[in-house]
Amino acid sequence: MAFQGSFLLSLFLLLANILVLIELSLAGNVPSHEISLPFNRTIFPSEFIFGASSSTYQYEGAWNEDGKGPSICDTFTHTHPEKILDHSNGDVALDFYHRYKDDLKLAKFEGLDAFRFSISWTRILPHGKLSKGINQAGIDHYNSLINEIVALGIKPLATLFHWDVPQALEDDYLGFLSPKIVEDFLDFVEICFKNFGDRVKLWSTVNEPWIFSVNGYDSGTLAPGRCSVWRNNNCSAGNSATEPYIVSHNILLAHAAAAKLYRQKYKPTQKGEIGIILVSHWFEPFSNKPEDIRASRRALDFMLGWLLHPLTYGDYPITMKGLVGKRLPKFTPNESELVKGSFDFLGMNYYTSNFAAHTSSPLNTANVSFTTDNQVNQTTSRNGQLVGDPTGVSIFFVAPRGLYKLLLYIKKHYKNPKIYITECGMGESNITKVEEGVNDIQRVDFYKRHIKALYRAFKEGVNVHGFFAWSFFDNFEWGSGYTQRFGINFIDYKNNLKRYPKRSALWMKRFLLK
Ligand SMILES: N=C(CCCS[C@@H]1CC(=O)N(Cc2ccccc2)C1=O)N[C@@H]1O[C@H](CO[C@@H]2OC[C@@H](O)[C@H](O)[C@H]2O)[C@@H](O)[C@H](O)[C@H]1O
Repeated sequence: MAFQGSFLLSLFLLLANILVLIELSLAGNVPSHEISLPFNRTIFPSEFIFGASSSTYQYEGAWNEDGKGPSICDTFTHTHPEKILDHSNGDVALDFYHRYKDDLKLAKFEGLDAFRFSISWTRILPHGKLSKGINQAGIDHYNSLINEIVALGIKPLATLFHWDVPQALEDDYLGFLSPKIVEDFLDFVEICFKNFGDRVKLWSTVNEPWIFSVNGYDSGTLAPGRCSVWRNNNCSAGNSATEPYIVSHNILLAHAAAAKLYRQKYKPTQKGEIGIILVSHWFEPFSNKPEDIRASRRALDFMLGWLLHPLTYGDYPITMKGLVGKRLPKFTPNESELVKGSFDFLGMNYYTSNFAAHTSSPLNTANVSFTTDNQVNQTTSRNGQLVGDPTGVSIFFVAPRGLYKLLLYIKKHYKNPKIYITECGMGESNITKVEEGVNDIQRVDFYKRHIKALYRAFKEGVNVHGFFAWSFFDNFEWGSGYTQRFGINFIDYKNNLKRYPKRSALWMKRFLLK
């Protein structure tokens, strides 16, 4: 019986391993000989870090507590509730400002190596400017947060700007529309380097300039909500044809100045790394027609290259210069040198892929905007075939192969920079019941498939060093408010913001066992 038992057990284990091997090779498009069994973190180098990401406005709440000044996110949600699907805001959000100690214990329980958060500019400088005074309570808060993270043996990754411009600077000189912001941003980041740099060794200056510039200044769907009148998006002012380019240009200058300050004055003693976080879809040509193949490359130039080309080569992509013309700001020789190479690592956020087909710019030259400049029609289906499995967020489809191809593309065209995947995740919509929300089977599949795709890129020489889920918790999802859930942990908005691990968090915990 014992023999028979052990024989059956061995047979079962053999079959189980074969099944896992088949699943791995099919789901992640990874040749089976490349994946060692079992599929867990040990297939990556031991220094590879796995984490989860958050941001101040989407998590903290306490929007006006302890001396914090208003940001444009506060103003935008208070004055334009109609631009948020459920008319909500981040006044309370997840109350992370008060609950972070217990929340970080959950992160530790779930085995995270690192935790990404952002620092509120107006908690530190309520009026945006150093000359208007430092709020010590803000410094105290982030010292306490960072101490909790480090005490738990978790690495902090701090983002300095996740779209929350001080309202006072928006009032004074229209925020990132003015180069004046570079000096004020420098004052803010230096306070952070000085006070937190002994424990924070991973700094990202800006989260997703693309989203902030396009949604804030072309469509007007994100703070500060500027756009052209013809956009009919209830914008009080703006120019969708010029302002996105001015804002991204000033963001690059502010980022580069901050990187230079850190590298010259703080890095020698603090030994940390500074980077910037970009987002991009992967774009597949809609057809094999040369014009669509060129369109897929243009789409990447307008979403990734807009930022990464100056960061790598000191100037905008040639395709953008040709199509945008005089509306695209120019780098002076000094600015070009300042921006080129101004990062120790690149944070890459990946959510989905699109198909790209050529389309000519609108003949009506009055309705020119960033979005039409690239002459690309982006779709999520081609001849009836979806770009990936649908999710609860209508514009996002599960497309792990796109992550793999995007990383190979960056390796080939942008000098194989050191990369952390700083956001990757999927959302569901309109889930309110806890028992439904925690049973996130598709998110488990999403993370398995994307981590396998990441592994394949890593095995092919992509210089990737970490992976952060978006997001640790369900949170305030900008224009979608609290109707979309991206967390690996559930928030019960109807019961005192109670936290519940989802299946995906428990899968992550198992995957991260060393
Ligand atoms: N999603 C992105 C960029 C994806 C660009 S794809 C597409 C383009 C676009 O304008 N939007 C809407 C949007 C608007 C604002 C923020 C993010 C996304 C897209 O989702 N960024 C990260 O995504 C996370 C998830 O964003 C959600 O994506 C789906 C949207 O429906 C939802 O409003 C947004 O919060 C954010 O919470 C993080 O703060 C942000 O760093």
